[in-house]
This record gives sequence, structure tokens and C-alpha cells, in this order.
Amino acid sequence: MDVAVFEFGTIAQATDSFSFMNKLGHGGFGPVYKGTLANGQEIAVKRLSKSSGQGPNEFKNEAKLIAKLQHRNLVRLLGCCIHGDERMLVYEYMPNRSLDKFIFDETRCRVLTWSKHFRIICGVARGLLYLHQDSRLRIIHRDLKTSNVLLDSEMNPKISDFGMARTFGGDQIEANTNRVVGTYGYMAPEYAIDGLFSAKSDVFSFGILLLEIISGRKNRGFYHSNQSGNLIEHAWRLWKKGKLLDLADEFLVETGDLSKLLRCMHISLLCIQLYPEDRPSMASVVLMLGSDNELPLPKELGFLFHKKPFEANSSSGNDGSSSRNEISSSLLEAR
Ligand SMILES: Nc1ncnc2c1ncn2[C@@H]1O[C@H](COP(=O)(O)OP(=O)(O)OP(=O)(O)O)[C@@H](O)[C@H]1O
Repeated sequence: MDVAVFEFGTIAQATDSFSFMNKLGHGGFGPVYKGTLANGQEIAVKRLSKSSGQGPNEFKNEAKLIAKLQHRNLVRLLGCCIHGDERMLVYEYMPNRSLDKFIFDETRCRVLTWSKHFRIICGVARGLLYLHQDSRLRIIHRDLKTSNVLLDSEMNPKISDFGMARTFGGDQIEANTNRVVGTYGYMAPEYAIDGLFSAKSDVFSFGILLLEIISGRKNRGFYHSNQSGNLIEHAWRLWKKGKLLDLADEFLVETGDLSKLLRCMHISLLCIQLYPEDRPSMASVVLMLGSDNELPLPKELGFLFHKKPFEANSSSGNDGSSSRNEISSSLLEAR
């Protein structure tokens, strides 16, 4: 199937000339708008703010490749739009927006019982497996996080922003400026420090996502009244004491299958192990989620989470800034 190339007029009309009312948010690649096509189909338009430096044909070819990635747990790219220097991507619209808006909101997270959480976890794992292994392109996401997991009308999870690092920035940013692209709090240590990415750095991000989904708390900015450290350290301490269940959100414990809940937390600790080779592949993660087989023990996590080996400049929110971090590796090397 060929990717649709939309006329600028069609997109402007669908979004009411990119009206403020239709703005869904603002991510690292630029603002996102909701739109409705003349046939009634709802769309989300990502207006890329940074020029990727690509000519129109190159951009179209990359969009074509991304559009070929089709899986029930990936957001579908419907097409693109080119207007002068501007580049836009047109996605299917996800009415329930992103996962972060549910799990970190005390009222809205009650909409999701444990079984729905588990369905979301398994869906994200399958979507990532498809990107790593089953798709022809073999994509490493590089920025998996709760705001990049969108939810359709039935709360099925769909990973978004896949292919973006490869296509619209990452490789170029790294090649040209020695910087890595990702989000602080989700980046695997080898990626954050040495700029080395692999499918196993995505597995690390998946582990963090899993911890966040189950605890309802963000790894970044995690606060606990009587101890220091982040969510990972807290999880590790509880694991050592055999009290991992204390990390889970109370509502999940009430509505959940406790052995499955514990199993998911155990899997998350396997995914965030220090050395990439110790982490399971996404194929193993999918198998572990779907079976009751005994799981290996995670290796000591300890070490680096006590220190901040680099300075990350980041911000987040809908104020036009991005939650994306660009960490200069020359800065890292200098320390
Ligand atoms: N297809 C979509 N359907 C519905 N809402 C969407 C869609 N794509 C993005 N959004 C919403 O638009 C906002 C911005 O998304 P975007 O993916 O650009 O940024 P982000 O994930 O918040 O940050 P980053 O760019 O750093 O990954 C998010 O709040 C998300 O909920």
C-alpha cells in the first residue's frame, strides 16, 4: 500500500487551520493537531518543527517505509503532507490519547483495572517485538515511554513515534552533533552515557514503563518520604526485602491477580539490568508474560542510579517545550 500524500489545503481544512482548539499537545518533534477529514475520518497531524533536512522525495520515501509497519499495537501512519519547507505526518486518531494521562492521574487510573493494565502491558510488548524482529525494517524505537503509548476507543495500546529517531532526527543528530535522543528516566545507561543503542536499550525502556504502569508513579521525579533514590532503586530495595508488591498501586492490588502482578514486576527488573546482554529480548519478554515458567533472578542493579553522570537539560508539558533530552556526549566524555 502506498502512503497517501495529502494536500496542505486538506490538512488545513481538517484541523480548522491548525486552530488552538484542535491542538492535542506538543512533543519533541513539534505540535500535534486533531483533525477531521471530509469523509469524517479523524486524524492526528504531527507538524514537524525541525526541518529534517530531507528533500520532499526522501521524506516521502521514509514516510512510505513507516507506513508499511503495520501491527495492531502500532499507531498507523496514514500519510504525509509537504508544504514548502514544512513536513507533516498524518496518523490515525486515538480517542483515549496517551497512557501517561491515565496511569499518573489518580481518578482516571481507576478506569483501568488490573486486567486492562495487563492487556496494555502485553500489547506494548507485542508491538515492540514486531518492531525489533518481525517487521522488515527492524526498528529500534529509542524513545519508548508512557506518552508514546496511545489508546484506542477500546483501550488497546498502540505505540507511536516509532521510526522517528531513525527517520527524522536521531541518526542525523548523532552523526552531526554527537548527541543522543531519548528521554531522561527511560534511557538505558549504555545509551545515555555512550550513545550506544540496540534493541536491548528499548528493553530497558520497556522495563521502566512496566514499573511505572504498575506503581502509577514516574521514574523521573519519584519521591519517597523516608528514602532517597529513584523508582528503580526503590523497586530494587523492595525486591531484596521480598516486598515487591508494596510498589504496586493499591487499586491494582485490589483488582489484580497478585501472582501476575508480581511476575510483571519481576520481568521489569530483568529488563532494567545494567548489562544489555543480561536483559531478555522482547521475544522472551512476550513468552514470560504469557506463561508461568520460572523466571531467572535479576542481577544486582545498584551502581549508577546513585549518581548523575551527566547533566540533562529537559522540560516537559504543553508549553511548547519538549520532554526529549539531547545529551551531549562530548560533555559526558569531559567528565
Ligand atoms: N495519533 C494520536 N491520537 C491522539 N493523540 C495523539 C496522537 N499522537 C499524539 N497525540 C497526543 O499529542 C501529544 C503530543 O504527542 P507527541 O508524540 O508529539 O509528544 P510526546 O509523546 O508528548 O513527547 P515526545 O515527542 O518527546 O515523544 C500527546 O499528548 C499525545 O497524547
